[in-house]
Amino acid sequence: MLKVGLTGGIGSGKSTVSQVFINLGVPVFNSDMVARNIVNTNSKAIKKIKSAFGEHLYDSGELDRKALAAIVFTNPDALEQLNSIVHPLVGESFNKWCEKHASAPYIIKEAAILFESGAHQNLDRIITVYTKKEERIRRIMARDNVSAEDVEHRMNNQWTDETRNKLADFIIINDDKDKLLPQVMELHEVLLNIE
Ligand SMILES: CC(C)(COP(=O)(O)OP(=O)(O)OC[C@H]1O[C@@H](n2cnc3c(N)ncnc32)[C@H](O)[C@@H]1O)[C@@H](O)C(=O)NCCC(=O)NCCS
Ligand SMILES: Nc1ncnc2c1ncn2[C@@H]1O[C@H](COP(=O)(O)OP(=O)(O)OP(=O)(O)O)[C@@H](O)[C@H]1O
Repeated sequence: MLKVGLTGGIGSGKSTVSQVFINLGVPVFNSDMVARNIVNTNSKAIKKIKSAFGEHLYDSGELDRKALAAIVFTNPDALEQLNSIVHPLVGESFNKWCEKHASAPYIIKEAAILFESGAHQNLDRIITVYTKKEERIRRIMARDNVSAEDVEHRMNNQWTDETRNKLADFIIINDDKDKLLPQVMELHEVLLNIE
């Protein structure tokens, strides 16, 4: 089974592109969603997060994501520590998920930080979604009601578009929603025909 990575910086349109693949019947593993589940349900992860960043983060019974984001996205060491707690568990979950979808012609793993985390090494092809930085900031400010500074802090912890575009096998340009469908359809045919 061919394993394809789908990446792109914050707000590039990964989830929007994933939805098109899902509509085409392709199984998509959403790393952000799985990570979100892990930090609220995996007792080992919760214990480590509490001990690294403070018990108070779980005062409401669920992780205070805003408070943890404020800590890690302005402190690379703290982010590395969080990544080292969450990423191995996301990797395990992905491997199990792949077994369930072994009969699919190909599957997609969607992750914002596919290259940064090294996860691309276990994948056969990588797609990156490219949207200009200024436009990504505008989209996330509108979607999440956050400041440009908040978005930039996350961008500072991600590789640049230039690097992602250089390393990827395929680039989807997402400057116009109407142009996404034809690009994804074309790529779908290519991926179905890879031996
Ligand atoms: C710090 C947390 C709690 C903040 O939660 P929040 O709801 O605000 O953001 P969310 O998880 O929805 O992520 C939104 C976007 O932020 C960026 N982002 C998230 N985690 C990271 C990271 N470790 N490094 C760089 N960018 C990141 C991505 O572009 C992502 O799409 C959360 O992002 C987290 O637990 N991150 C660590 C786990 C991780 O790396 N998840 C992402 C893929 S596995
Ligand atoms: N071509 C487009 N034109 C206008 N808005 C778009 C376009 N593509 C995506 N959007 C919007 O931009 C926002 C970000 O898109 P999306 O959630 O797909 O990005 P993402 O890369 O998955 O983001 P994140 O990194 O935060 O998970 C969404 O509100 C989405 O509806």
